[in-house]
Amino acid sequence: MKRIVVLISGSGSNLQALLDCASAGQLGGEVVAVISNKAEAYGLERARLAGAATAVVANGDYPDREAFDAALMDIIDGYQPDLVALAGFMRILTPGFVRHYQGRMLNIHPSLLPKYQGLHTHRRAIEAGDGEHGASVHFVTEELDGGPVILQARVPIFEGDDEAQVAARVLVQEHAIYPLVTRWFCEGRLAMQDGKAWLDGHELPPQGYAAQDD
Ligand SMILES: Nc1nc2c(c(=O)[nH]1)N[C@@H](CN(C=O)c1ccc(C(=O)N[C@@H](CCC(=O)O)C(=O)O)cc1)CN2
Ligand SMILES: NCC(=O)N[C@@H]1O[C@H](COP(=O)([O-])[O-])[C@@H](O)[C@H]1O
Repeated sequence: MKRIVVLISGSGSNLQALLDCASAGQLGGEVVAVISNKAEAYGLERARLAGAATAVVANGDYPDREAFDAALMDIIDGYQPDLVALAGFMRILTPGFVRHYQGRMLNIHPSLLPKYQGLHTHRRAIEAGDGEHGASVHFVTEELDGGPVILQARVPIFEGDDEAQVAARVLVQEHAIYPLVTRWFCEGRLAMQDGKAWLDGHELPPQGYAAQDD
């Protein structure tokens, strides 16, 4: 059974999707620990209810990014993870941290990468007048939200949508694609090599696979 450590900063609904998939025996791994940089993150309660270990490593307790990342790495490695899953984790990670976990660290990002790397993706898509938006699961690299994309899911943006409506529509898709990609990794089907994502020995296209509607 693969060991998964999940990093969060907030509500943890993507964490919950992973936990639910694991408890149904469908993830191919177990969430052994959930670590947050925010003590008030509700995702920590979700973890406790699911029986996972929890820890808080608050970035405000450290003088700089490197010290925070070193402390975070130390806690993570104590759980001996096969996979580190960022799930609404809101800190930019240093090159040293990323190199340590490269190839075994995933992120769920609320946009159709490479569009809208960074924050406030839904607002930016609405303001740009985009007709569609979505979510991407990618390997984490030093380049912020620039790692090879594995799987994307698309949603429409309707006239008059506000940020909350778009975010909710995207979140539904996030909860579907993140457990799927995590399972692919736990099953040994997914790898990162030469800066590309590979599934079942095949190089994925730049924007990964497109999730199909039900
Ligand atoms: N080196 C990398 N670090 C992180 C990546 C990555 O691909 N490479 N993915 C992000 C996740 N993320 C979007 O998906 C993201 C998280 C945080 C930020 C950001 O600007 N954070 C600010 C603080 C913001 C806040 O506290 O609200 C910061 O760290 O100064 C952008 C994108 C995770 N890290
Ligand atoms: N750049 C990172 C980022 O914006 N991540 C986004 O934060 C939300 C976390 O929700 P959750 O805590 O309920 O999973 C999710 O929409 C996730 O894609």
